[in-house]
Amino acid sequence: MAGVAGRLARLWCSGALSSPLQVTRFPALQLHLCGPAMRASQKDFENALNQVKLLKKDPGNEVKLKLYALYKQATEGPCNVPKPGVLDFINKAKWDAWNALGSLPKETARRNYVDLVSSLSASSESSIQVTPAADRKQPGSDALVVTSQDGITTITLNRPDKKNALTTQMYHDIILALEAASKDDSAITVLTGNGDYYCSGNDLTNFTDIPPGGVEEKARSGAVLLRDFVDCFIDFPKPLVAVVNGPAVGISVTILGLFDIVYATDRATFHTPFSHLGQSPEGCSSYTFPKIMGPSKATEMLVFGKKLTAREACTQGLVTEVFPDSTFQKEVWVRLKAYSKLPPNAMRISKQVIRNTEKEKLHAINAEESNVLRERWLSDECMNAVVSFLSKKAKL
Ligand SMILES: CCCCCC/C=C/C(=O)SCCNC(=O)CCNC(=O)[C@H](O)C(C)(C)COP(=O)(O)OP(=O)(O)OC[C@H]1O[C@@H](n2cnc3c(N)ncnc32)[C@H](O)[C@@H]1OP(=O)(O)O
Repeated sequence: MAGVAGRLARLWCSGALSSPLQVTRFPALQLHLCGPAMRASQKDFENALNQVKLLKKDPGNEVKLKLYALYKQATEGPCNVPKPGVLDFINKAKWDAWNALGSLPKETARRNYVDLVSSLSASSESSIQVTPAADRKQPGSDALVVTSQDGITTITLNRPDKKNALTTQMYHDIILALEAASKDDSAITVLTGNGDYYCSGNDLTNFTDIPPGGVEEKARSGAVLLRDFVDCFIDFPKPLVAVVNGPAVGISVTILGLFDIVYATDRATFHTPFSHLGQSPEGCSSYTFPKIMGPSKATEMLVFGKKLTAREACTQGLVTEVFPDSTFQKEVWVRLKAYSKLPPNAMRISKQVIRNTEKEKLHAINAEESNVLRERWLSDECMNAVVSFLSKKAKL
C-alpha cells in the first residue's frame, strides 16, 4: 500500500490529478477525490494532523514534502507566496512541492492529506500488534475490557455474573472505547461478551439511581445517553463485528442492525421484549429490523417480543453466520484475523460508501426513538415491569 500511496502522492504533487481532464480519465479516483461521501471532515483532518506526529517510522523527505504541500493547500489554498531564492534549498523545495499542487481545491487537498496519513499509519505497523489495556484510556471499571491484537480491537462486556447487563457507566465506557477504536491502528473492531451470555441488555437497576431532579430528569438524561450511545454505532467508521457468544437481550440485539457483520454461536438467542417491559424499540431497530427481515417478522420481535434462535436470526438476515458452540471462538477468530489483514483504508472507505447513504436518516430515527423511550420510561407500564424484575417477581 505504501508504494501505491507513494505513486498517488507523486501524482498529486505533480498536479497531474488537479485538472478535471485528468480526473475524468480515472473514474475510480474521481469518486475518491470528488465524491461527496468521501469528503474529509475537519475532524478527520485534525485527527490526521495528530496521527502524523505518532508515525512510528520517519516517512522520508519526499513524503514529508508531500504532506507539507497538501497541508498548505488544504489550509491556505494555492501557493501565492514569492519563490525563495535558489540557495534557500529547504524553503525552495517546500515552495516547489506546494506550488506543484496548482489549483487543487482545498477540500481535495484535505482529503488527500487524510488518506496519505492513513496509508502511512497502516504501512508503519507490523502485522501483529498488541496494545496493552494500560496504553489506552481505561474504562471506568473492569466491566469493560478493551484489547488490541492482530489488527483487531476487541471490546468485551465483562460482567458475566450479571449476564453482561449494561450499567450507565458501561454505556459511557463503550462510547469512549468506540471513539478510541475509530482512531487506533486496528482494521476491525469487535464487540463480544465474557461468560455464557452476550448481553442481557440494559441493567434494570439503572432505573433505581434517581437524581435530585427526579424521574423526569432521570428519563431525560437516559434518553441523551441512549442517543449518544447509538450515534457512535451509526458513525463508527471501520468494520464493526458482533461476536455473539450467547443469548442477547434488548439493546444488545437492536444495535446489531448497525453492525457490519454478526457472528453467533448456535447457543445464542435474540430477544427484544420491549412490550413486556412497557418500553419501545431503540438502536434504530424500528428502521433496520423491518429493512433486514421485513415488517411482519420485525413486528413479531419488536412488538410481540418473539425470541429467535440463532438459526432463525440468520435466516432472517440479522445474523451473518451461525457456528457450532464447540468451535465458535476458534472459527470466528481465524476468520476475523484473515479479514483484518485486508487493506484497512479500502475497508473503511467501502463501509462509509455503504453507510453514508443513510447516515442522516439513522440519526433522525435514533433521535425519535430516544424521545419516545424517554416518555415510555415514565409510564406505569414500564415502572411496574422494572419493579417486578427488581423484586424478583419477573424474569424474561
Ligand atoms: C442509557 C439507557 C439506555 C437504555 C436503552 C433501553 C434498553 C432496553 C433493554 O435493553 S430492554 C432489556 C432489559 N433486560 C432485561 O429485561 C433482562 C432481565 N434479566 C432477565 O430476565 C434474566 O436475568 C435473564 C433471562 C437475562 C437471565 O436469566 P437467568 O439465566 O435465570 O439468570 P439470572 O436471572 O439469575 O441472572 C443472573 C444475575 O444477573 C442479573 N441480571 C441479569 N440481567 C439483568 C439486567 N438486565 N438488569 C439487571 N440485572 C440483571 C440477575 O438479576 C441476577 O442477579 P443476582 O445474581 O440475582 O443478583
